[in-house]
Amino acid sequence: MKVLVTGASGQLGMDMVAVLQRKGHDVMGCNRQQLDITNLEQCQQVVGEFVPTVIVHCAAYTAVDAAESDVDGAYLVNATGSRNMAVAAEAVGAKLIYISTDYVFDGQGENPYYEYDNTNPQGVYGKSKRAGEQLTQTLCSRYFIVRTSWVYGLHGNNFVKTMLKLGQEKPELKVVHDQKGSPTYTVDLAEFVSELMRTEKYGIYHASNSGACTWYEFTQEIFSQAKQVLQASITASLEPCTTADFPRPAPRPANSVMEHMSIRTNGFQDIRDWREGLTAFLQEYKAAQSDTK
Ligand SMILES: NC(=O)C1=CN([C@@H]2O[C@H](COP(=O)(O)OP(=O)(O)OC[C@H]3O[C@@H](n4cnc5c(N)ncnc54)[C@H](O)[C@@H]3O)[C@@H](O)[C@H]2O)C=CC1
Repeated sequence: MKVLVTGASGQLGMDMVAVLQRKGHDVMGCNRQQLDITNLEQCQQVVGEFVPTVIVHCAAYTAVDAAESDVDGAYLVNATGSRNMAVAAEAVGAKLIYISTDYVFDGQGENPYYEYDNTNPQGVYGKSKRAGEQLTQTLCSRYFIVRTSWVYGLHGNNFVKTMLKLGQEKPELKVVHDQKGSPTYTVDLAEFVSELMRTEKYGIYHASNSGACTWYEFTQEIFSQAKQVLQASITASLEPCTTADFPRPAPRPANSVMEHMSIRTNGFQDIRDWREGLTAFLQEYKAAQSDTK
């Protein structure tokens, strides 16, 4: 298949391109210089020339805290930019996979969120991503909305890499224990997207690694696996703390666990448990470290 990936130099975009290429697809990965999604004419031109069967739209304004004081900037990329991709996709009849977020929910509920539950984003980032979802749904007939959460991979900065570093440097670490969600390994998400895009099973999907934990529990597991897989010398002792201990400009959902109902009801294999995803990531991380030595 001919697949165009936006945001191809981002954390998810890089692994999306790699996984799709490995599966034999003809992939055009576009970074911001090659395709600025806020420029409608450029979107139409690039998509019109390549004529992809599928567009995997990973580009986004992802600076959650900065978005609170840069409302226009966040909406320009996440809403208007996504509108542009939807218009360009529709013009060539391409399927559009819009990568979205758990931040479309307020996180106040006790239970995991279903795909068709009411959204209620609290911060600018979540609101702008929800606007991107709505524009995608309105303007593109062949759409998949894929909401994911707590993403990490080999490329770029993320929670796992930060904890690996701090765990080996600090004597003690406080980590939030009152926010729960599902960590997601980029490669596992890309594998799922590669299955989804072959089908015409359009709609909204929640796609993270299976299972859930708090950030504190996630860190416990990172440290435990890092000792085994990386033979890392973890010096930090861990202490649970609350969200209130680390005030941030943007609100975080306390519960961002999502049901994978669409995955189940459409006959897809569920994405493996988050602990198994973490092991696979650490093995990839270890291999990448020994390559650079
Ligand atoms: N990182 C996370 O924990 C989560 C991410 N997501 C979503 O996953 C997707 C991928 O996120 P990441 O790879 O983690 O983020 P990232 O910040 O690493 O990558 C986003 C990419 O978009 C590009 N971009 C920004 N403005 C652009 C523009 N005007 N034109 C073209 N490209 C532009 C950036 O250059 C960057 O390479 C995003 O849609 C994000 O909202 C959803 C839930 C959690």
